[in-house]
Amino acid sequence: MNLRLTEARAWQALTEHFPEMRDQHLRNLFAADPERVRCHTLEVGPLYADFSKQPITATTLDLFARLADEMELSSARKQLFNGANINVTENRAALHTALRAADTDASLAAETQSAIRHELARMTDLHRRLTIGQVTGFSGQAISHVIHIGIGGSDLGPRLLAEALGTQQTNLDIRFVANLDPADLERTLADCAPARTLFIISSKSFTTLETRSNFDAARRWLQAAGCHDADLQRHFIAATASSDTAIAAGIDANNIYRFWDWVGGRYSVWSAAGLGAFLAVGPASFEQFLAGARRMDQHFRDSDWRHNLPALLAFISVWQVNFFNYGSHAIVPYDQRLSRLPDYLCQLVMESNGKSLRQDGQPIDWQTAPVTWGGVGSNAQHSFFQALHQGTRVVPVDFMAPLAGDASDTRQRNLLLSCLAQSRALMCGQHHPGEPQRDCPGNRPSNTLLYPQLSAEVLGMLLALYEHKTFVQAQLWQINPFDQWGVELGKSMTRELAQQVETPASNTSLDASTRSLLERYRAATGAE
Ligand SMILES: O=P(O)(O)OC[C@H]1O[C@](O)(CO)[C@@H](O)[C@@H]1O
Repeated sequence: MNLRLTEARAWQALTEHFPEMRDQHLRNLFAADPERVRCHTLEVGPLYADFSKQPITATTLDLFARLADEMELSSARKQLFNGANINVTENRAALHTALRAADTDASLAAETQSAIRHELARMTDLHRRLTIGQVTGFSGQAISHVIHIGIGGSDLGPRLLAEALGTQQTNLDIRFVANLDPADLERTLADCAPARTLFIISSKSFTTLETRSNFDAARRWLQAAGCHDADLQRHFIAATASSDTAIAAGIDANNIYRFWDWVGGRYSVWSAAGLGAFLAVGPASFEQFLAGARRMDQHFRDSDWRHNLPALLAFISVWQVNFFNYGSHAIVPYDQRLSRLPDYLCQLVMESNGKSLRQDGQPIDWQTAPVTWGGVGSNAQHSFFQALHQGTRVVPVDFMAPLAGDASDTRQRNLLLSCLAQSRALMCGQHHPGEPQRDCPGNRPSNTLLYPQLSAEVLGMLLALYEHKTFVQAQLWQINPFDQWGVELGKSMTRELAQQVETPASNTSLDASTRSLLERYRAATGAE
């Protein structure tokens, strides 16, 4: 579309509306409107969202809904679900919603649906065989340890899912390795028996340096333990969209679990890319996880913008980023099982929306992805919360917490109360006459998401909620959330440096800083 975001009529109306909202304390918004909570909360299944502690009124959200219409958000949403090639720079669809769609979804091609079902059935069968000890290693003993090797989207989502829900009775010990640093794999394998260890190499491209290096190291570890080359294939499974590359790398074709190029890396936890997590939570929980996401998909697809949770959270975020100029966003789950969520959302938000070109290649002159970070409450209260309360930068927060738990355990109750107290303290602040060091200004915005308990369904809903929020933001900012070209530069420069190490004479094209750092490396390792 030719219309630039800042030229939209609704954007201009928001610009006029902004000073009125900027100059009010959040406390006053509550004082002025007894209906505020009713009007600024939304329930979607088991998920309850309170966004009343935001510098918004009904007018703000109405204007954003108008903006969404002007920016043709409905048609973008339709294209997302229909599998149009909306990832324009890579000329492919972003059809992660198909991975959790109902069998009856008429908008999807029958072959797509049956391919998805087929891989899920194979994953289920692998789970069954592993559980009954039918999968054996080079000595004939049953597999007891599964190491999921992947990075980025092939790690963060699966790791989050496994850590959040991987409590099922299982005879398998499932672990995750991502880092190129040998310490990661070495420590993970320290107490594993090679003959009983299976590796899942999860990589969409099957070319990622970190994953391939750990794959090679795992092979060496097995060989050093007496595994003959002929038996190596028994210890490796690939989850990939590049079967040929996996086969060329030595994976048995029967051990390849497929996903497709229309599944973006950071949107791939719903596919075979999440195989390690699938084995950890079991097929039934995974099905519930998909069902939760499906529920959020339906809500996103069917609700008007004013009652559409992903859209509302996106509107609020755009309001914070582009009008209030807040550059960062903290994710604070008061739920130990969601301790990996900040890392997961860091990739989802920043790799998707950390862009500065419009979809048509034109530069933009508005801010995009806020720096997204966070930590689990209540630990976070004792690390970064001081800055949230009294620092010079305002950092909007998303809180989340379970409502139910063991009623006789006061720790559970105090956890929830701590969460509510923090969002209240950020909003209300407090003045201490004569003790300015204790003054907290308040007026610091947050959303609160509550749910009964962290079930597989709730987790699926939460992740799909943030996926769609990210998508709506991208449409308003007019960027493509589904590519990540910026990541490529660092990768190619690593390759360039590797060459420089091997042939030092040709390093003259390097900048002086990198050259001198490389020289120190050579001196330290004797690579000269
Ligand atoms: O699954 P692959 O192909 O190994 O890629 C891993 C990750 O690398 C990236 O391409 C860049 O970080 C991510 O988008 C992706 O999730």
